[in-house]
Amino acid sequence: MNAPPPAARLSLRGISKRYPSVIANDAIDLDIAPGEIHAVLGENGAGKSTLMKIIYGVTRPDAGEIVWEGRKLAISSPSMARELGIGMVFQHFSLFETLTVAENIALSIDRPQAELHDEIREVSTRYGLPLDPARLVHSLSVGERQRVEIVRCLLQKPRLLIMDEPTSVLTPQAVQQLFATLRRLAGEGCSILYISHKLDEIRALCERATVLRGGRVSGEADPRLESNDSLARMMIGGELPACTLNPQAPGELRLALNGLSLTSDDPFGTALQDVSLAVHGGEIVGIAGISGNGQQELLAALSGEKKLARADGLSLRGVAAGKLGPSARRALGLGLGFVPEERLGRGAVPEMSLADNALLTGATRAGMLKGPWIQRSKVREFAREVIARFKVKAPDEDALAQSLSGGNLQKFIIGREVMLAPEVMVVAQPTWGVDVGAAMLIRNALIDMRNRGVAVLVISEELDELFMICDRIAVLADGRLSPAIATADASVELIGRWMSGDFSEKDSHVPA
Ligand SMILES: Nc1ncnc2c1ncn2[C@@H]1O[C@H](COP(=O)(O)OP(=O)(O)OP(=O)(O)O)[C@@H](O)[C@H]1O
Repeated sequence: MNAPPPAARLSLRGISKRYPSVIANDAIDLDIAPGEIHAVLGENGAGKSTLMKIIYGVTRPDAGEIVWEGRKLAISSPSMARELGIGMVFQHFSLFETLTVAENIALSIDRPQAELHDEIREVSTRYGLPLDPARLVHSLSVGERQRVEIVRCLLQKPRLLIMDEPTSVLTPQAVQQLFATLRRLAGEGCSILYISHKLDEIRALCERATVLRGGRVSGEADPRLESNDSLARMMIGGELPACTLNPQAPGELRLALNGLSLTSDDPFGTALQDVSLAVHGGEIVGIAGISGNGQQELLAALSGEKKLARADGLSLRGVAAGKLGPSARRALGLGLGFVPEERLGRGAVPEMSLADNALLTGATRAGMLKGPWIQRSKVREFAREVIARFKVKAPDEDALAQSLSGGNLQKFIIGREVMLAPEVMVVAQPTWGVDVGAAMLIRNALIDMRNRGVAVLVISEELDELFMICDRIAVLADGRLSPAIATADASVELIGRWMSGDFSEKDSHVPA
């Protein structure tokens, strides 16, 4: 006799949620069985986070039914969700830097510290997520911080774990480790809802996928039987745009780092050692490498947030700019466009409208000022153009930044810098958090800038991306920069070896 199919752990029926300008979820049905790893995918703004927040009790649906383990109920708060056995790991961590791992976990789990220490050790070892409960959070890498969040969930023995883009900040090794943990959890019967824009990962990890488009379910699939292209088609309802980099001769030197050495302000940061690099107009140079190898320090030096000991450590269009801060660089009109890694907080102010956010970095350019006066109409027009060109899903330029979905705000911030038409553009992790279609749009915008003669420097952890858009690639490993070689001469294997810090190979035929 065949065993009956397992009853759904969670069933959603007709879940709807309307915001003033958009129906974020429109009659969504979704079932997830015990032990199932289920992907939720869709374009930026398709309604994924809204749906997860409804399941976790952060947001109340306007209509629809939630059936949890056979019981129809309303999940009115995250604490109720946790009591039911639902855990959620958010994209943005909510840990206190000055507290230890155990103290942070104790904030949401009511248990004596000593007991908690033992339990954290036990659970983290069992699931292959090693953690020292006594470590202060500020000394942890991003991957370790995420472990804290996961272990915090695991201590509550969840029967459904929701993960919202968990791998955007993880190294490839950490991703493999996370997947092993998730498979093990699923093997023990825990259901997992997994949101990601990384189609390869979805195909490797998940056995079912629900695709959302414009707030509705547009399809279901077994991602293991699909290709990246077919999944992308289900998401965007058409073909994925391609991008091509036609060869062109580089122009004049625009950005130069000359033997830059720099200590880190962060006690756990990485000092830069003798970094030299030249970026010319009309080329895209990529810096590969895993975050934590000096990327933050390099970005701080490029933006002017960290001033250099020597003015000529960094030059922009021939001007020694190492001792200038960000506003001095702007005032001198050095033509630097800059997109930081931490876009929320540094790149945009959530409580302000998109128009006001455009004004933040655009004030002195794009004709937004007339003498000391802000030209409101110009600001709004500029913000409208960014929204249109970068297909930002927002009702209009008055929308508050915080009302946008994560990926749409990313598109707006990158679009704003691109449209300010800089002569040198530095962008970190250009496609973090954006969907596959938007990623191609952003890559094409960067290629378009390069074709128009802009010097573009891209810092990215995604090798595929760098191979797609860069004329030359260098690797930042442990604070040292490899030579920048022509992408045509680079291979994934070589770049991988360079990431370990050994730049000896192939050095000989590479121009200094
Ligand atoms: N608090 C809010 N106020 C107004 N609109 C909102 C709010 N939260 C979400 N929305 C809107 O609901 C829609 C769905 O957003 P949601 O965050 O669920 O998308 P998503 O699929 O998770 O996108 P992403 O991949 O970019 O994270 C978007 O159009 C968004 O602007």
